[in-house]
Formats: sequence, C-alpha cells, structure tokens
Amino acid sequence: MRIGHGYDVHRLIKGRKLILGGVDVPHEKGLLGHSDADVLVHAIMDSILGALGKGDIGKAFPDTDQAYAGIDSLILLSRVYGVLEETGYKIGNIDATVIAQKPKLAPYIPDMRRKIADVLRTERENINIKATTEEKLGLTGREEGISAHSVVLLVTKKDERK
Ligand SMILES: Nc1ccn([C@@H]2O[C@H](COP(=O)(O)O)[C@@H](O)[C@H]2O)c(=O)n1
Ligand SMILES: C[C@@]1(CO)OP(=O)(O)OP(=O)(O)OC[C@H]1O
Repeated sequence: MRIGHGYDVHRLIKGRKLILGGVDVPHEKGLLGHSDADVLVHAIMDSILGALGKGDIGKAFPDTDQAYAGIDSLILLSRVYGVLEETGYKIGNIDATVIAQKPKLAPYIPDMRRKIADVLRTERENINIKATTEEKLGLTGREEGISAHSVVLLVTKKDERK
C-alpha cells in the first residue's frame, strides 16, 4: 500500500468558468489557471503522483507548455491514470475536500464522483468528495480563491483477489 496527499489553490475571477471535479458549476466567478484550473482534480492528481513518488503536476504538465493551455483537467487525470496503470498499484480509495465559501457544491458532488471514478476506472464508492467553507475566514472565506486537499490510498493489484 502507498499513501499520498495533494493540495492546490486557484484564484477566483470573473469571466472564467468554474470547473470542479470535471463539472461545470454555475457561478458568477471561475478559477484562473493555465489549464481549466480544476483545483479538485489537481489535488487528486498530486495525491496519486505523490503516492507513487513521481513528483507533482507542475513537473508532469508544466504551465509553460502551450499544449496544456485551457486543457480539461480530466484529460490530465487520465494521463496520471496511465502512469498508475503501469505500476503494480490501483486506487484503493480517495478522500478529497474542496474549500469554498460559495457556491454550494453538494448538488454537484455525485456528478464529480462519477466523472473521477470513471477516469480512474474504480467504483464511485472509492471516491469521496466533501465540501466545506472556512466560515468567511482567509482567502477562501473572502471568495478570493478555492482550495482542495486529497488523500489517496493505493493498493497492490493482487489485493483484488482478497
Ligand atoms: N461550498 C460548499 C461548502 C459547504 N457545503 C456543504 O455545507 C456543509 C456545511 O459547511 P460548513 O463549512 O458551513 O460547515 C458541508 O458539510 C457541505 O455539505 C457545500 O455544499 N458547498
Ligand atoms: C495544470 C497546470 C498545467 O496546465 O497548470 P494550472 O492550471 O495553472 O494549474 P497549477 O495547479 O497551478 O499547476 C499545474 C500545471 O502545470
């Protein structure tokens, strides 16, 4: 078994879509980034790369590379899955938290879980996503940005038979 943690934050601005967990969430502001700035998927990718001892998404997908400009982060997640697939490990479970003052994310979480589970070829039950506010404190509380944490447990593929 191997464990990994990922963390990311992106700035909220007007004129951008808010993409979280691959879902287009209606909101008056969206996240700024070189890619679609899907902070949740970024944290999840970093947790998987971390568990594998393979660095982080900045190293895997440099923000100086125009190939990643505006890219759907689920495509990047599928590439991270490709790296995972070449190892003896698979997803055991992921537990992630999105920290956002607004909007209310609960209605969109089932769709996020389904999309992420499909890319990672795992059961939806293995992908838990939570949302919380920081009670109007700090950068998320002031609605300057949204952050996300992810913890992943990778299990050896032979565990499938247990
Ligand atoms: N952006 C968010 C934040 C929170 N939620 C849900 O509301 C519950 C209460 O959040 P607090 O931060 O006030 O404790 C939380 O457990 C989430 O279910 C949400 O949907 N979207
Ligand atoms: C995803 C990448 C690549 O497009 O860019 P951003 O969307 O800016 O995201 P960030 O979390 O800052 O870093 C990883 C990147 O290199």
